[in-house]
Amino acid sequence: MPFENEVTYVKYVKNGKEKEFNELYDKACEEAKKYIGKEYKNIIGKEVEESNKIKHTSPVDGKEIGIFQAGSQKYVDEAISMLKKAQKSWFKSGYVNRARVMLKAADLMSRDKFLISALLAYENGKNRTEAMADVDEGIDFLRYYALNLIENQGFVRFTGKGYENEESMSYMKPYGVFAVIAPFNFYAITAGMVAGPLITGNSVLLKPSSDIPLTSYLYVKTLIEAGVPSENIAFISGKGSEIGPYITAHKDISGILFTGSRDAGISIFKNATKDRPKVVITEMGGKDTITVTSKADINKAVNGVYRAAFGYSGQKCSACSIAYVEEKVYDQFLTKIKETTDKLIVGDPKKLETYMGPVINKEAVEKFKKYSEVARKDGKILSGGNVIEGPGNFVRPTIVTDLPKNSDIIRHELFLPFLAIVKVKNLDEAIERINESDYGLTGGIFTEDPSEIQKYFDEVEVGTIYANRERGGSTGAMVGSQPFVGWKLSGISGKGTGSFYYLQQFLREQSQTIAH
Ligand SMILES: NC(=O)c1ccc[n+]([C@@H]2O[C@H](COP(=O)([O-])OP(=O)(O)OC[C@H]3O[C@@H](n4cnc5c(N)ncnc54)[C@H](O)[C@@H]3O)[C@@H](O)[C@H]2O)c1
Ligand SMILES: N[C@@H](CCC=O)C(=O)O
Repeated sequence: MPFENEVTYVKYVKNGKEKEFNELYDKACEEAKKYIGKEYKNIIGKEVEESNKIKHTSPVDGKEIGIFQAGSQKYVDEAISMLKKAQKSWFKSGYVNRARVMLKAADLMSRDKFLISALLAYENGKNRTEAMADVDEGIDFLRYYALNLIENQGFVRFTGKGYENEESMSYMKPYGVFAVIAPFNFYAITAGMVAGPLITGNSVLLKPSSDIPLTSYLYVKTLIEAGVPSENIAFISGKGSEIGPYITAHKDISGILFTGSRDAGISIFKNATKDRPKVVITEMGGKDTITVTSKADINKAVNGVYRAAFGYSGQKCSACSIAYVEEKVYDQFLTKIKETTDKLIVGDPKKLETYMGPVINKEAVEKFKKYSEVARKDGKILSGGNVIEGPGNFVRPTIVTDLPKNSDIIRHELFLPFLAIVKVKNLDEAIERINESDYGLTGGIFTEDPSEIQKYFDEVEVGTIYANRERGGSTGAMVGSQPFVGWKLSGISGKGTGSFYYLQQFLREQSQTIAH
């Protein structure tokens, strides 16, 4: 079975069925209401209730989505003990079985994809096409990892005879129990992060982001429905800063897979390894750039930059937050991108016309206000810079120019719909500035000159790079064909999600020899 990306929306459009896509989505938004306003328990073989609760509200209108549990040390201990006990039998059920279960889970997610997309509008404010692409990516991760495991025969190899009377094998085995700590911005990231360690035979404790606990909860239910034994997967919601350190330092957690901000990643790395070494994989933030040279097709570049900067309100680790534009085309680029950005529609992500939904929470709105002030002080606002008053967390997509090199807007990840445009003399200067950054996650270049593309690819210290990608100049990696990986402070592993190297990170090699 060859791997194929789900790409739902594109397939509907290709088959002339865009109207049907929209009808199914609208129907799913109604169905999603059935899930709103309930209390959801933690899952550790059984459903458990904690005395402390978390109220989960929507970024769209501030209304309550549901009540979740604030996980306690007592139930974390119980969960880890259960996961540890059951881990070996899950591994021994065999790689074919584990892959089959994951493929079944992917099919169940595909069955429910309109509902999950609709729930994402309520939970993290994604518009319909972005939400569907997110769910598609989750499905893709499960299928890709299942096929990768099969293709590699569970990562077991005969390694031959060191001496005539010996037979040896390399046997890749799981570490034990992985804690997965996930960010708010992609359902797919939660799905893929759980799937990797799980399919390779580890048990997994998922601590979801407190901003998307509902779709994470439903994902765990789906895995169990597909055949993952309920003793091998636990769902413990709770505030990262409160229950997180207890989980990551736990002696029976053998590996941690984290995706999120740089500060949390670094603190988790230190905390997890303070008493003993552990596998700690921290995928962190980005300060992603797109370079536009004088040889670029400017219309293509404008589309590639605004989509990468403002898609999902700039809340992608891959979002373009700085455009380096060569001086010869700078003014032309500014005029065109301003014209496009001024027209972008911000509003309820469930509405068909909406391009940009809300930012995730009130703190993000406050951060937006703070950086709009910095933008006014340090540079010039070309578009946006204002909050849209209302019950939801809506802000205008914002472009800033004329910023000095040391401005906070240039140096820090904002994770907001904020784009800085910087004039550079030439490609060399752009590359120099890109490589000065602490981060190295994604990047793009627009130029019609192949030698410039080659130079950029050869010289930038960035993990995931694109040239002339109008659909998103630095965003939107496809599972299987574009492994998604960060360098430097963007990520520690140097192995991409959706890559053929990914699964081996959750396995340790055992060298087995029998002498006759
Ligand atoms: N490199 C990548 O592939 C990638 C992908 C997506 C997002 N990100 C990054 O994620 C960030 C946005 O996501 P976020 O706001 O959810 O990130 P975040 O760091 O605030 O939270 C991520 C997760 O860590 C938990 N957490 C926070 N502090 C913790 C601690 N001390 N111990 C244990 N757990 C803790 C949170 O509860 C959450 O589940 C951005 O910086 C973005 O660039 C990176
Ligand atoms: N994989 C996504 C980004 C995930 C980070 O937030 C992309 O390629 O745009």
